[in-house]
Amino acid sequence: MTQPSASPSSALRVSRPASSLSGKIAVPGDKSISHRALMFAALAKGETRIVGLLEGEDVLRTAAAMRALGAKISREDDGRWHVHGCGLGELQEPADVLDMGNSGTAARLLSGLLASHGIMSVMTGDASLRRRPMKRVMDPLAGTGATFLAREGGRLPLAIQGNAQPAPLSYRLPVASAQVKSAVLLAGLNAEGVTQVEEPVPTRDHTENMLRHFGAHVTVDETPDGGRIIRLEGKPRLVARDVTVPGDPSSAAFVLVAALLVPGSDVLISNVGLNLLRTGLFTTLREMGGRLDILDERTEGGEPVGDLHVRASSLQAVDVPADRAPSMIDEYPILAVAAAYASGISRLRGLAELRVKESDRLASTVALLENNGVRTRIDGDDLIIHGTGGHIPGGGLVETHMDHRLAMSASVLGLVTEKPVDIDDTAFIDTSFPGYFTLMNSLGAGFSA
Ligand SMILES: O=C(O)C1=C[C@@H](OP(=O)(O)O)[C@@H](O)[C@H](O)C1
Ligand SMILES: C=C(OP(=O)(O)O)C(=O)O
Repeated sequence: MTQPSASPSSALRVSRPASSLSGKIAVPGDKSISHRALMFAALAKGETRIVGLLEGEDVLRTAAAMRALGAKISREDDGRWHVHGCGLGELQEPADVLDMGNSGTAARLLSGLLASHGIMSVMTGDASLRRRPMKRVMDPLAGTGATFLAREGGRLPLAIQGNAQPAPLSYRLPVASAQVKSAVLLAGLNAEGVTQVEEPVPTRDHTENMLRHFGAHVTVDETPDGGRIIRLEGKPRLVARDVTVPGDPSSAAFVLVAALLVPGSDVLISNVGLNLLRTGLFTTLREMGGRLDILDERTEGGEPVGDLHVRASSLQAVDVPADRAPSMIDEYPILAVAAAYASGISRLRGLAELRVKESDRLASTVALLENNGVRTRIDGDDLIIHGTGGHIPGGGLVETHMDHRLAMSASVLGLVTEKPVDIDDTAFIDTSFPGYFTLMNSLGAGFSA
């Protein structure tokens, strides 16, 4: 497996396309669901077949890690993945360091499994992941009886001595994070008794849904203040189950915003996941006046999916409430591009979590816009963007800091600026959206590598 890295060949200059974007495409599989499918299949007894798995670098890291822990994982020529699980409590000690590349989800979720098995492991990642906080999972997971040794500030590399008889955890999330919630629930799988997580604001619930699909008993209760309490009965009999992965709404977001902004565009994105805890961007773009219709809404593999019909629209500024952030946490850089193109001043509220993503996304999104002539301001945890009414000067260089979402956002920005936009490194797009440029070019984007 090759790790994406900055190289002159991954730099890109983007200019306005010759024509509008049009056509029908499908985006790759959902990243969150793909990680979980591999992990849960590796814990189940029997053979799981996965259709539509995201074959991006992040998910390939999870596949490699689960193999190193004893699961048998193969890819068939038809694109299906087969996983022979080792069974809950049966993960084997890995012979070498587990390298999770660029993926926070892989590192955080895997920590829960490693802490709750009687094995010693060491996990690392690339320079971006080694900067990201792991204390947020180490703190609750210490309650299992596992021990952790990390670098200063709780950064990778991280050594974990897991506990073969982990204690069940009861934890209230201090930040809205599906990764922390999932790490605690995954540790609870191998613990006797009930593991409980309380989240003040609901976050994506793919772990809860898929654990049920594999046979675990999970309950979810709403709290009076709009939060949720999730309870998992430990030591379930996890049985292999086939999984169908829907298209990733977080990847669809880039195609969607490009089609809204490039004049005259008309695009259909088929088979996109519509889990309500992931669709905050769709709500927001509609509030801005975006012409976005959902067609043929259906349920596939236990998740709601549908086709998105998008037409170029005249967008107005928006005020996005902080409690919407978990349902669109990865979509702020691309929303910021839409807000820069729109008319009026937008305020995106409650973005503290953006500071601990692949890059400091609050700072890198501000730089993306400012370097291309858009006025912005950070007020506490809010981002304020002065929309240009369709006249973004451009002409700037975007530094992507090993962040795939920044690179894709910059590429969409370049489609609508007056002068071309230079992007220092697009290689990390492969972590979540392999084939991005080819797919966008099939709609008429005219990206030249
Ligand atoms: O659970 C998941 O699959 C994810 C949760 C989110 O992270 P946080 O839990 O840190 O908010 C999101 O940013 C990430 O891309 C995927
Ligand atoms: C934050 C992201 O992913 P992760 O935390 O898994 O690195 C993302 O994909 O935008």
